[in-house]
Amino acid sequence: MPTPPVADWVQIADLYRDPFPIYERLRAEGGVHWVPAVGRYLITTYDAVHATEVDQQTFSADEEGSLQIRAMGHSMLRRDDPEHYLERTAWQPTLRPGVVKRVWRSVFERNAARYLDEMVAKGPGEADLIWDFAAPFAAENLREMLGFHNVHQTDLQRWSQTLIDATGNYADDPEVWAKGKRSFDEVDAALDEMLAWHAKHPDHSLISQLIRIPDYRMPIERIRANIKMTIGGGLNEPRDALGVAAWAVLLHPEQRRMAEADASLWPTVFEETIRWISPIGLYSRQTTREVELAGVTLPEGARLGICILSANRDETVWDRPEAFDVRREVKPHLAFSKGVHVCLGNWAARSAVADVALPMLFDRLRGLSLVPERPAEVGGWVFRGMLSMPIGWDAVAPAGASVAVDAARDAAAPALAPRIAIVGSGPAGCFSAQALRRALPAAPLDVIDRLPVPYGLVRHGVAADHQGTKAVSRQFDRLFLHEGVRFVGGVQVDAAGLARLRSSYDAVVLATGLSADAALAIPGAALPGVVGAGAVTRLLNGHPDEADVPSLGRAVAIVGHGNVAMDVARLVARDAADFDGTDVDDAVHHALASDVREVHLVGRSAPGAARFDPVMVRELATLAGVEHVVHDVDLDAVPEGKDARMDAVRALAARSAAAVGDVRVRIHWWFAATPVEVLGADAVEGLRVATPAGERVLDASSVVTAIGFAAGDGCLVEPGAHADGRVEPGLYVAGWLRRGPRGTIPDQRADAKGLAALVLDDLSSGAVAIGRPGIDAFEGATDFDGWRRIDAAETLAAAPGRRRAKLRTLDALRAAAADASIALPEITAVADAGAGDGVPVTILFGTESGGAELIAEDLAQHLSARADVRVVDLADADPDALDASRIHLVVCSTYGDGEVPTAARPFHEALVAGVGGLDGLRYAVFGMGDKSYVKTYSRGSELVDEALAARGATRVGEYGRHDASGPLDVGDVAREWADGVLADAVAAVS
Ligand SMILES: Cc1cc2nc3c(=O)[nH]c(=O)nc-3n(C[C@H](O)[C@H](O)[C@H](O)COP(=O)(O)O)c2cc1C
Repeated sequence: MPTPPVADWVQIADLYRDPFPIYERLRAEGGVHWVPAVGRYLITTYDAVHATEVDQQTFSADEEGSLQIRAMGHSMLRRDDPEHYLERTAWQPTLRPGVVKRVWRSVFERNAARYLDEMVAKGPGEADLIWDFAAPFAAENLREMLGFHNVHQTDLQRWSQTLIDATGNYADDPEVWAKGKRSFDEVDAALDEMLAWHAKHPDHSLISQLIRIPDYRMPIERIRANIKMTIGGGLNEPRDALGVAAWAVLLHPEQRRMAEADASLWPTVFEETIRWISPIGLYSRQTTREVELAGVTLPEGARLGICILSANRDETVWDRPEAFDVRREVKPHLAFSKGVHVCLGNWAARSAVADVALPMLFDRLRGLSLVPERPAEVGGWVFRGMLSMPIGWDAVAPAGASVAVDAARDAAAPALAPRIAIVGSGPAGCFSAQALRRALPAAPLDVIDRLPVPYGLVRHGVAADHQGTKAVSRQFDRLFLHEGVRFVGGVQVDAAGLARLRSSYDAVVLATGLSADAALAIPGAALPGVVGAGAVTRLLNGHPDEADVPSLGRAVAIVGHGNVAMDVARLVARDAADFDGTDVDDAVHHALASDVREVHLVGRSAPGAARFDPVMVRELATLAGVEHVVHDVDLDAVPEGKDARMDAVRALAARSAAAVGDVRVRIHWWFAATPVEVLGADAVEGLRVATPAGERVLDASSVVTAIGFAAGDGCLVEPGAHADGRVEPGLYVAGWLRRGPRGTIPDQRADAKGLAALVLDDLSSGAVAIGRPGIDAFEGATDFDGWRRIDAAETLAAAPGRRRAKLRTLDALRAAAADASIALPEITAVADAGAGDGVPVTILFGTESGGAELIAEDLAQHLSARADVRVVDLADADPDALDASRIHLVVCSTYGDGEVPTAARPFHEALVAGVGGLDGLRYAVFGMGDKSYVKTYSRGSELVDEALAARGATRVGEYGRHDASGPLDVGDVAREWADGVLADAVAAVS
């Protein structure tokens, strides 16, 4: 491997002024350079930076001769585990998300109101947003969180700046050292005084917390160093994030209007801000051995500058990375770092800036603007932020209304009552209706579907044996039953229909999805016997379009390794007797799959890169009578626990003959295999595939293609052509039509918020006029009561052990919808059915930094009206004392390299050590993780799941997951998951 190239053209002054063009060139030239002006190797690409963050053994934080150690003492930021971990856990309790929410948020609100008033007193044109608001606000918050009751926020500002200056004193300026030393001594003196005070007057602050830790007394010099590090790093991050966010929003009026109209977008503004200009731009690491990184060799002991500002603008990760755009697809940025040093203050910064300061600022200062004659200045590369930001405003709204931005928005919104038609009642259509209802409470909304039944893929796409996922429809029921949204069923909208809707409604949202199976482009793909996975799931779900039921014959080859392929394999291989609690169409299942003995699952990627969710694979591994054969994979290539997908594949192969029982169906797994030709004269006789071991012919009587979805006949717009959701003012797209065939049901909820903001934006800017009449009566349409009759008829007709018997033809659906003799179920019963009434629930949480605990508490509150709920930390739980009369909801994060959180390890170990004893115990799992840990995403929760299952407990409902680096609110996802699980559990026993 070559040594890194030298970038002698890079100068510090240029980096300070504008590092981005320099970083762009460095990334283009490979991403690892020796930069003489800095005396370090600069690491600039996303992948290389990420690789350093997750490997502390090689890329040590404990840098020799570190200036930071000289300036502040040896803090946890310059230590590796286990020492780092010990100190980190001492800091953690004060900064946990639950504590931020319960304790600090009100402090942030008080401080924001105070410094906003002080800034306002300076007057428009005189005030500087950074120095009159952001800096004192951040400093006062930090002072209170630390518990420095003996100093002023200006002391914190001075200490922070001088300690940071000393940390970056590469020029060895004696004056900088002297100022730093003065602050060093001042902090120590103030700290000594406060340590004594807090011993007698404990409160929620960090200093109080440090004195209270039961089993660990941190040596005083470590407390001192870490407090200084917290002062150095904890102030400028929120200050600069707030300043840059305000600047970015003022420079982008359209995005500003969106956030002002919908306060729930401020967190997105915050995340995009710190991706766009990361406040902490660079930190150091040192290699502990010679190592290859991004195609070059770094020597042992190499000093590295990890360029976060650069990684977050990597063009291989983000489109137009230089643009500030809150509507962009969310990808995991590195502004808070990843790995063991992930910013402890991230919850506090998010809350202070995104939940409190930004909404308050824009809500109270009406007409907030930059001052053209005194332009704002931005600078820095180690830390980057606003150097100054003079502002003006037109008027000041009274304090008190300030935090209630939703109320302010709602107060403005009733004036706007556009008529809106949403075409498509699947998840994208219904979530859009939900978001529009919230943003525009007075707007009449019509949701139109070509079928007399609502909910699209929830009814006809989600697998029949995954009823928990289908439970999301219950929240959609509420829209139609209680929130005045009209369901217009049985109306097909073609191009002429769309023109009519456009002239009758002020805004039209197309959410019709992608209904066709993407075609396999190989010879023979048109032979009878080649069917799409979408068609198979529609068939098994009783879709009226699918009249002919083919038999898949004795051997079926499924092309694709995504979750849809896993669904098809499971549905086909599952024994007919094993569908209790589902609404599968038994006759169709029999005709389709009863002859199947061999299934070939053919995917192009290796196991570690396959698209399936490992939990789906593990579910396949539990099917009775199904044997798995994994071909041509070296199962020992990756050690256990390092790659969740590989572990899942290994579990398939390791299944014992006793666990399988009498083999009814054999599933063959083919990885790194590309289909070449479907063989056969008049019908499918085989599938020729290219594998690393050469070409093979798989015996197949049918082929199911599960390689994605495409636009069906009559699609009204080109899918994916309108990425921001707007075709033109007044015409919008949502769901797969907007984003292409990617994203799950919860993703649609996040999209819908953006869509509602876009519509609101067009209405308030006048781009869309209000006043069209809508359409009162659609010819031949059915309504929501019609669906309720269909629902009642289907439920009544259900065979024993089945939830419903779906009506399969349009005529039958229409007849049931119009059948006045069918009594409508009680409205409340429909709205809240299956809410889990009466089933006692224990929520077990396993957490490292408090997120899972917060969600456990949120869930307890959410469920408290319907069930007796207890919340238990896995750290305090005994697996052998779990009460089988209660459902256990396990909410668990992942830590380390795909491990269970530290405090939950004894529980996990005790589970693994025991044998049996948990039969009859029902549990569900919600895994909290971060998808940027590609190989071990949410693995901690899976380990607990596997250990519970191995002891005989039964998992119920869907496997829930939340990706911390994704766009979805964890509370929303968790509540939806819990509702689904409980609905499932109740239905299963009733
Ligand atoms: C040091 C560290 C390691 C992590 N490792 C993983 C991992 O291997 N897989 C994963 O999905 N998430 C990983 N995460 C992300 C966390 O699981 C995620 O942020 C979660 O929301 C934290 O929840 P908690 O606050 O309850 O611990 C890691 C986080 C940290 C700080």
